[in-house]
Amino acid sequence: MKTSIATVSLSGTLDEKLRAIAAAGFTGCEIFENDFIAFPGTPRDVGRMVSDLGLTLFAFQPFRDFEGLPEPYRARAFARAERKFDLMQELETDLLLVCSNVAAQSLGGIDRAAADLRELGERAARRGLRIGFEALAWGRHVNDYRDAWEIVRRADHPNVGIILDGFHVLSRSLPVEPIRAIPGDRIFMVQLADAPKLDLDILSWSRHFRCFPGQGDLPVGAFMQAVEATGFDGPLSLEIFNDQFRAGSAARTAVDGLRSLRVLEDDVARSCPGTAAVLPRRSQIAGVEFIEFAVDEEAGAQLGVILAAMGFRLSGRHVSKAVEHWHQGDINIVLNMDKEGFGHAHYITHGPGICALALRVTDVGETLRRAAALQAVPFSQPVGPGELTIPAIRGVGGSLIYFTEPKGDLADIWHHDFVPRDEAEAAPLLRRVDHVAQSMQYDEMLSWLLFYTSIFALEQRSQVEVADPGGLVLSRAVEAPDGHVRIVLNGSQAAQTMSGRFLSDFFGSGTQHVSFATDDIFAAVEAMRASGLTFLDIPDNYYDDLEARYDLAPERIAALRANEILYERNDEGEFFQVYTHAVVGGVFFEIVERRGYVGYGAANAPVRLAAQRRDSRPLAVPLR
Ligand SMILES: O=C(O)c1ccc(O)c(O)c1
Ligand SMILES: [Mg+2]
Repeated sequence: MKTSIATVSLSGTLDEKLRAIAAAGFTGCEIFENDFIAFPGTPRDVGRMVSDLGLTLFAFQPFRDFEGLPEPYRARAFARAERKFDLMQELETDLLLVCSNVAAQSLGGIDRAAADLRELGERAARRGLRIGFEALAWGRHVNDYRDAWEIVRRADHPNVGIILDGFHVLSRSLPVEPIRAIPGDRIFMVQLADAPKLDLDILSWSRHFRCFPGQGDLPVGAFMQAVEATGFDGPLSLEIFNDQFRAGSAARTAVDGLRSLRVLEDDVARSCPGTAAVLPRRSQIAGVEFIEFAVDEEAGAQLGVILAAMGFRLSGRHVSKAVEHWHQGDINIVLNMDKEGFGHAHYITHGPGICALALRVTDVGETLRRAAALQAVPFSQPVGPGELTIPAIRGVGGSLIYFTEPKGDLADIWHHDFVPRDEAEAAPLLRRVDHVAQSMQYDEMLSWLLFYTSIFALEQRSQVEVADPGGLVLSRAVEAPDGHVRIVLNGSQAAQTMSGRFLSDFFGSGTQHVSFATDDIFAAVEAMRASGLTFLDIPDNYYDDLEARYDLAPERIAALRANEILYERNDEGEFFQVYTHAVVGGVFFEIVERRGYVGYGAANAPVRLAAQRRDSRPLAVPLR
C-alpha cells in the first residue's frame, strides 16, 4: 500500500508537516498549494526536502476552476496551468490534482470539459506530467464522480485520469458500486476522509469536520472495497480538513493517520473472502482487571479510608513494594505508594491520581502485536526477582494500560505478587467497574478515539455535548459490544470546566472518574453513609423537576432526594447514579445502577457538574 497524506491535514509550517509525515512512516504526501505558497524556500528546496526525508511527492494540489470556461477565462486558465507545471517540475512531482470548477462563469457540458482536460493532458504529457480530475461535491457542474469519470473517459488521454475522494462520494451518499467499473489504472490517486454525521452544508462539513477513517460515521470501508475491486494500486492519500488537527500536534496526527490507513486496510482485507488479514485481530476485552492509583502515604491512607467506607477490603500487600490491593466484587484497586518505578514518577509529575488501568483481554500476545503494528508505545520496567512482568502500553496522558489474560501467570496476578490477607469477604456493595472517564484536551479526542477503537474491539457511541457551568464539554464513549468495558472520553473546549480544571491541576490528561456498578444503589448508599461517606449534594430543584418529568411514586422521589441519587429513564430502562466528592487529586467516584439502561445519564450531567463546581470541599476525605 502506498500511503500518503495531504499537507493540509496537519498543523504547522510546510517543513514541520513534512517532518511529521516522514517520522510517522508514510510513503509520501500531496503538497497543498497554500502550504507551498506560505513557505519561504524555493520549489527545488522543497523538492529536495521531500526526497531527503525519504518521501515521494505524489501530487501537487489543488488546481482550481479549470474546466468548462469560456474565453478569455479559458486561455488564462491554461496559462496558469503552465506556470504550475513549471513549479511541479522543480518540486519533482508528476501529478496535478484538478478539482472541478466552482466558478460562476464556468459552463456545463461533459464534452466541453473533456476537450479541456484532453488539451491539458496533451500539454502535461509534453513535460512528462499527469492530470488527475476530482469531482468536488460542491462543483458547479461536475459534483459526482460518475460525471468526472465520464469526462476523463471522453478526454481519452493517457495522461488524464480520475482522482476519487471518498469524502465527496460518501458525503453525498452517492452509490459506491459504479466505482468497480472504473479501470484501476485510470484512477491516478484515491483520497480518503471520514466525517461525523452532521446536519451541515457539505462545504462547511468538508472544510472543518473531516477526520481520519474510523473517527467518523461514513462508510469508508465500503468505498475502499469498491476501489480495491478496480485493481487500483496507486497512492491512498488522507486529505483531512479539520480544525482539531490544525490545532493539535502534527506528529501525533500523522501517526494517527497512518494508524487509520493500516486499520482500514486490515478491515477491508477481512471483509474480502480469500484476502489475508494484515494485522492481528482487534483485542477482545473481557473486563477491567484493576485500576491503579499513584499516591503518597498520606493520600493512600485517605483513599484507604474511603475505599473501606465503600465496601472495599484490603486484600493483599505486594511482596516487595509499598503497594496495596483493595478488592470487592469483581473490582480491584491498587494503591501504589512505592517510592520507585512508574507509579512514583507519575505521582511526582501529576500528584495523586490514577496512573494505570489494567484490561483483561483474551490474548495478551495478540493485543501487544496489534498495538505495536499500530505504533502504540510499549512500556516495561524492571520487576523484583520472581515477580510478574505485566505487559503494558502507554495510554492517555502517559498513563499505562496493563494487560492480563485468562491463561498462564497473568490469569491470577493477585496470588502471584501479593501476600493475601485472609479475611472473610462480606457481600459486596459494588459489583464491577461500570466505566472510567478520561479528561483530555478537545484536540486530543479524535486521537484517543482512534487509539481505543483501532487496537481494541470497542465501538464508539455518538458524541454528546455537555453544558458545564464553565463551558462546553464534548463527551464520547467507546464500549465493548457486551458492555464489559466502557471508557468515556471527555474533551473540554474551555479551561474552567470540571474537565478543564482537572487538566490544569493534574498537569495533563488522565482518568478523572471511575464508575462502579451496583445491583442495589439504595442499599449501597445506605451502607456507605453508615460508614461515614457523604455524597455530592444535588439541589431540591432537580428532584422537583424529576417529579414533573416522570410519574414516579412520591416515596421513590423522596428516596432519591434523601440519598442525592440522580435518575434517568428512557425506552431502554432506568438509570440511577450517585457521586462522591473528590477523593484524591481531582478524582472522584460514581456509583450506578442500570436497569436495562445503556447510556451515561447525559441529561443529569449539567446538574452534577454544577454541583461539583459548588463543591468547595478540600480534596481531603469528606468523612464525619
Ligand atoms: O475544499 C476544497 O477546496 C478541496 C480542495 C481539494 C480537494 O481535493 C478537496 O477534496 C477539497
Ligand atoms: Mg480531495
